[in-house]
Amino acid sequence: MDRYTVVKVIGEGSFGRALLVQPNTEKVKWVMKEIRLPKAENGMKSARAEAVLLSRMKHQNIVAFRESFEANGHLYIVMEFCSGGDLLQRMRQQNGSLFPEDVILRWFSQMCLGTKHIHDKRVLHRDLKSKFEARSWKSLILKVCRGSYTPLPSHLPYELHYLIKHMLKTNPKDRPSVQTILSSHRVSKLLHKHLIEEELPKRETKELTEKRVNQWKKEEGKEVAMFLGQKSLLNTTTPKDLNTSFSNLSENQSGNIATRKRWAEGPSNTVLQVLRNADIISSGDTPITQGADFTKEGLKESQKRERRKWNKDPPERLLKLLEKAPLNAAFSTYIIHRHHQHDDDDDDVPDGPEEVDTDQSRLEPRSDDDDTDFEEDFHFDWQEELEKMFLH
Ligand SMILES: Nc1ncnc2c1ncn2[C@@H]1O[C@H](COP(=O)(O)OP(=O)(O)OP(=O)(O)O)[C@@H](O)[C@H]1O
Repeated sequence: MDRYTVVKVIGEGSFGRALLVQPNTEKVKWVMKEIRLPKAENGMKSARAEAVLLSRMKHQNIVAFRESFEANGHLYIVMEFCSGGDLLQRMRQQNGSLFPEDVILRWFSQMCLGTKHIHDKRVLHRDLKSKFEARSWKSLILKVCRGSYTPLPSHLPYELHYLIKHMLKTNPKDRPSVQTILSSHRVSKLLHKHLIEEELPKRETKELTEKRVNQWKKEEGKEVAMFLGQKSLLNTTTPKDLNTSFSNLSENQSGNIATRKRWAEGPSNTVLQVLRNADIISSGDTPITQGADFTKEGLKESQKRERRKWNKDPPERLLKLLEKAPLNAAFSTYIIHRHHQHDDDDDDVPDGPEEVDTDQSRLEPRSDDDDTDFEEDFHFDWQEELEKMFLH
């Protein structure tokens, strides 16, 4: 509380006051709702719930939350200051003259979008109103229960009359949802223009953000360039080298190259370090393991190793297998045991492949390379294993 200076009291609600405040370190003004914390546990819970719920809502048509805290038996919720006042204040300022239809539709669209955001988060507001009037509590309750209201001015479009009639139905089942109002209710075509105007700045901001994300930030670029320059570029080119190596280039081109750095011949130590510490996420034909040989010779040697290929077995054998195998066998994952090398253990291990699980991700489209996820460290006749299962 000490962090804020109270400028003035701007309103009073059923649960406490609304104060206009200014943080000691800022010029911007905020509203601080001061709610007396009831002694009963239940009342305390629902007061705190308001703060928690508001903190979860982030939408251009909902008052923004800043923070909440408790002090001296009160709950304080600090939120955005709506300098234009609330709807009731705006209605009073009209002194009985009507708002233009366009303004009504714009504000109503904003309210619907805010409400939709709340509903999307599975929250019911249950108190949307201006101060929706009666001489006493009793007559207010009767009005609400009967769904009686002063009819709309007749010049307003039929769709608005129709909307209000349905929104004030006493049985909630007969009322349109906010989603229906926005998308398929008779009134939605009147709201269309305002909805687009409301959504447009959001879309533009999103597009701008995406554009920015796809671009290098200047500072980031500099940092990366410096890192690479220090760690793995050697300044080895001399004008003498260039005369011989780039004699075909025009004067301009070779001039540029003379000032350029060249990659060192071997991979830089830093890159090797990163590779050594990196997780292996896919196994290729040359598995990278801790302590692998990253010297030039080691890398050359591993390149020489031949990539594993499919056996060139006669296709008839495969076709026969496919004809007999049940279709659902294609969608299962198998571990194929190498029993034939441990014939003595045959009693303990069941014959044939062991089904592990149906793997749904295998039904997703992916490249053929991803499908060959056999263990690489031993060779076995997998067709024979499958034949044992489906043909015998
Ligand atoms: N964020 C805000 N910006 C500007 N004025 C506000 C803000 N919050 C509240 N007010 C003003 O303070 C008054 C009291 O607000 P409060 O939220 O305590 O009660 P309420 O919701 O209007 O009424 P009730 O609690 O009875 O439902 C409001 O009617 C409004 O005039």
